[in-house]
Amino acid sequence: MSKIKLAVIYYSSTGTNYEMAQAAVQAARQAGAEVRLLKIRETAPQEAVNSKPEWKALTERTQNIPEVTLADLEWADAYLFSTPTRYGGAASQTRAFMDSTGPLWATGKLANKLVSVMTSAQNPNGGQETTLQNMYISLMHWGAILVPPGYTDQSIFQAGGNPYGTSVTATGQGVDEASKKAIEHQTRRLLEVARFYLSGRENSQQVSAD
Ligand SMILES: Cc1cc2nc3c(=O)[nH]c(=O)nc-3n(C[C@H](O)[C@H](O)[C@H](O)COP(=O)(O)O)c2cc1C
Repeated sequence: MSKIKLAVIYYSSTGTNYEMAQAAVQAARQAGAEVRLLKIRETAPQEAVNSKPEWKALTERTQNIPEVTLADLEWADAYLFSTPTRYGGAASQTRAFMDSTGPLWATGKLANKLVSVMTSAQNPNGGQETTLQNMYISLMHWGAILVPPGYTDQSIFQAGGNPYGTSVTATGQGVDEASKKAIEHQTRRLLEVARFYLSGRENSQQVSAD
């Protein structure tokens, strides 16, 4: 079977989700996947970005990371999203990207992708679960195959126990080690389920061609 193609797609303004995405990329490459790290386009005005030093610095630091396109979504077998929680939902930049996928959705090209979602929020109970659930609802409209972590590994309990997806408490001090372990598990699980699905699909296509 060929390598699983994984798109790790994130939005971040102060670095938490960028770091979460990087941890996922590393785990996915170690697991043998072909990986693209992709950022969601900034929609905030430049004055807003410049007004917050961490935001401006991250924009500069990540300027070479490609912005996600519809072609990336078509290319990948699996997507891992990472988005900040804002007022209990995904950041508007993430929502704007989701809203731009209509042309691909209309041609059925978003169906049967394997998908998992992560988030961060300032507070331990700041709306992470609603963000993840809202993202999964939109992804169901794509016909995605949802791969939440559930309670499939000890690392999930140690990182706060959210079965919908890794949820980091954004402290401004970086992503804690327990969350990194949960991200690694979530990534490996997504790839494992993708492999089950894609090899089964390949086999059934082979049988029907025989
Ligand atoms: C407009 C706005 C709304 C936010 N709403 C919430 C919230 O409802 N709950 C919470 O815990 N944190 C909230 N936060 C904090 C963000 O979740 C936090 O900045 C984010 O997780 C950091 O991710 P990043 O470093 O990748 O940008 C909000 C931040 C902003 C700017």
